[in-house]
Amino acid sequence: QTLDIQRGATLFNRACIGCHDTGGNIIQPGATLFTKDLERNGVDTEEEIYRVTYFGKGRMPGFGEKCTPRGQCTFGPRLQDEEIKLLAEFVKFQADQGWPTVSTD
Ligand code: HEM
Repeated sequence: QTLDIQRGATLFNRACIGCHDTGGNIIQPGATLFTKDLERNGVDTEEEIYRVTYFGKGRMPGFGEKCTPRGQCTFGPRLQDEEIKLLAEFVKFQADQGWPTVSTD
């Protein structure tokens, strides 16, 4: 469990932190990764977090290997399904805790 959170944090720092540093959202301030916003936006379950991360939403690109349509997906490297699962677990866990700092070294 602790190890999965570490792996989730490492992935998050690689793929998500550019827009979601410390659980925020630099592009859309009403769509942070804090529970208050996740609940209001209907993204407060691991399943929904997985879906948004896989297919993207609005101005967020999707990272899934089979993400479509292409214009909604990242132009960079895609993530494996298992990596997106870890990220969904990590984001939910962090939201439940109020986004404490996780050391990844
Ligand atoms: C794999 C890494 C990422 C994860 C796990 C992730 C996760 C999420 C989640 C769970 C939401 C829903 C938040 C809410 O509605 O309160 C969200 C929304 C959003 N994210 Fe990300 N994100 C990632 C990467 C990015 C990146 C790199 C960008 C910027 C290029 C970005 C931009 C956005 C935007 C603009 C929204 C709002 C979408 C909307 O509601 O229309 N995200 N993200």
